[in-house]
Amino acid sequence: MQEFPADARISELAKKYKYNEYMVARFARLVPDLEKFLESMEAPPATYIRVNTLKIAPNALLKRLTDKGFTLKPADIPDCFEVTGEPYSIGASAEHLLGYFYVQDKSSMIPPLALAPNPGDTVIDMAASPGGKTTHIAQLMNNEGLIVAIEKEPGRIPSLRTNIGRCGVMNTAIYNMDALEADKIGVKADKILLDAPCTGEGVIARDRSRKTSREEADIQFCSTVQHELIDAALKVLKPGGTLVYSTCSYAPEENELIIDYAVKKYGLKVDPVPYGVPGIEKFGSLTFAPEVKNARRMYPHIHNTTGFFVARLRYV
Ligand SMILES: C[S@@+](CC[C@H](N)C(=O)[O-])C[C@H]1O[C@@H](n2cnc3c(N)ncnc32)[C@H](O)[C@@H]1O
Repeated sequence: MQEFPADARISELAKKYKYNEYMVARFARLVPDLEKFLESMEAPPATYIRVNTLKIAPNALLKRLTDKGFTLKPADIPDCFEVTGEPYSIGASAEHLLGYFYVQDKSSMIPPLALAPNPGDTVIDMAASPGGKTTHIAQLMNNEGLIVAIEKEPGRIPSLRTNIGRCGVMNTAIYNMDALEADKIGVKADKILLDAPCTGEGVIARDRSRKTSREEADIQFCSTVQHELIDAALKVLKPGGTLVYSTCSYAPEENELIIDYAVKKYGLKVDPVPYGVPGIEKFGSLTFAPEVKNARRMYPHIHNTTGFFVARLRYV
């Protein structure tokens, strides 16, 4: 866990935007244009929807929602619209209930796109609930092949099940278990998504309590679990397979350090992802393998979405 001193400017910004000082001191060393970044998180994040192409074509959904008074703007990724005006909450529309779309951050749609599953693949989603990415993967697979969706928390299984049902997903088996034991299922995967549990710094704009509710020790705790989940994933990934790792955290200990570990321990290759800005190469005393910069970061003030990290790894 890298710690940095807070100088007068950091203390002033932490006070102004009501953050724990350590967070701002760390952001100052990794985020471009710090004050714009902090300012951007004072406004609610943009709302995006992903069209569920298992049920409806994008133009047909656009017409239905526009007829009801919603205004939508195509986003710069497939099957995604930004909601720019809503007469009432779009999540309360009949189209949402019918599973025609999923309300989801744009950044959260990048990991399934980076995974690029094929219809006949076997995919393991190691941390699945509430199912935003599971349902996206199912639509990219045209409801074919097999998705093993693992979720550890019993209390988070109902929302996963509801979203899978609402979206008409038919190719997914839910396992309420610890993904650290994924090898006990007896399935080897062509592709794995590890959307890891993390400190969630990237969603501060939606949940302001995260400015002060997380301690430095939480980053260390998450980083340890994330290392263990990478080991668990490598036990069930077929040779030649693809592992996409993602978090909604900015902390390099939860991101580049994990990819660096996967590269050095397992010889995984890091493919470039065509979204976001490159992963960082250095953080305090940490220096990462050169290919780690092929991972991508997303920032609210640059990409108009919540903060995210994604890396596409190949098991050669
Ligand atoms: C970042 S959220 C996943 C979000 C989900 N991928 C989506 O797109 O909707 C992480 C999830 O992992 C679950 N989780 C945490 N540790 C786990 C473990 N060891 N095995 C399986 N699931 C775990 C958490 O309960 C949480 O639901």
